[in-house]
Amino acid sequence: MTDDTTAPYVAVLGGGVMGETLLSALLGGGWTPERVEVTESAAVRANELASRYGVRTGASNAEAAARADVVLIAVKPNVVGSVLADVRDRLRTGALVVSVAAGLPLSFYESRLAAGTPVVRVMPNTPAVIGKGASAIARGTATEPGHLVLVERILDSTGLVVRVDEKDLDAVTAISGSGPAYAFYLIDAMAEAGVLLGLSRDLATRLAVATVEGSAALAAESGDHPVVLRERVSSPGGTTVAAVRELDAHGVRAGVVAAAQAARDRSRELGAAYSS
Ligand SMILES: NC(=O)C1=CN([C@@H]2O[C@H](COP(=O)(O)OP(=O)(O)OC[C@H]3O[C@@H](n4cnc5c(N)ncnc54)[C@H](O)[C@@H]3O)[C@@H](O)[C@H]2O)C=CC1
Ligand SMILES: O=C(O)[C@@H]1CCC=N1
Repeated sequence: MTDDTTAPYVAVLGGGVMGETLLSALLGGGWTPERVEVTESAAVRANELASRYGVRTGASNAEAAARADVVLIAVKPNVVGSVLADVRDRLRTGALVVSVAAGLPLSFYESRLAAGTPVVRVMPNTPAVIGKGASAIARGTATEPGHLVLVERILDSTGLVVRVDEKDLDAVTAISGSGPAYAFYLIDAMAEAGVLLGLSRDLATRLAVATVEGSAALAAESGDHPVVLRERVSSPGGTTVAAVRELDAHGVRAGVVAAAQAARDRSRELGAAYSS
């Protein structure tokens, strides 16, 4: 928990899905609404965030950056360049720049900001909004250990936070950044299957959600290998081995691997496309 009066002032630039997630993480981690502001180019969305969280949302990127100890960039990768142009001459000496944008390398930021600006990349995910997220952070060339500690403090209420080298961030994006979508895809498919088998949609969805939630919790709490946990469900000659044989026959495992590779490749593409 952060002491309100000493909390660094944070400007979140971009109030979309991830900007709101980070905002709620900050407020959940002890920041008061007076120590956080959000810039958001869509006026309706800016007003929505202001009324929901009681934070200031009307300033320009440059104005917000000028009073911030931490500038947290949460716009789409194709907009990051223009946001950096907005803020580069307004950043306070020593201000930390943190970005959640997929793909864009630290060198993209460092080459566009004053020499020596500390930059940290974060790859969070949406379950952060309920404190069940998984985030990886990677440091830039001018960051001190204290900067990583500060980012960890900002992310404290979001769930798991791990430090990685930047070279691993495309893979992290493919597994935990995009990963919630794979889990929701599975939940949706299980619920749909339940409806096909005659359950009501409401019941099928509740069973699917509880099953995925419970399985993830069991894997986390037991520490057992997923294969061991799967074997424990699989009675000899029973229903589960019949089901898993179909998953294999339909290439579900290969599909997950291909999906992650595609996400990794897309992360690289985004970085290359907007770095030029
Ligand atoms: N959604 C997710 O699960 C994750 C997203 N990210 C990253 O977070 C970033 C934002 O993604 P989302 O929140 O999903 O997108 P989003 O489209 O929901 O949010 C972006 C927001 O930025 C606003 N915006 C656009 N131009 C602006 C400007 N010049 N100044 C201020 N605000 C501006 C938009 O109106 C929008 O509300 C991306 O770079 C993405 O790679 C990273 C991890 C997970
Ligand atoms: O889809 C995206 O590009 C972002 C990055 C990871 C999750 N969402």
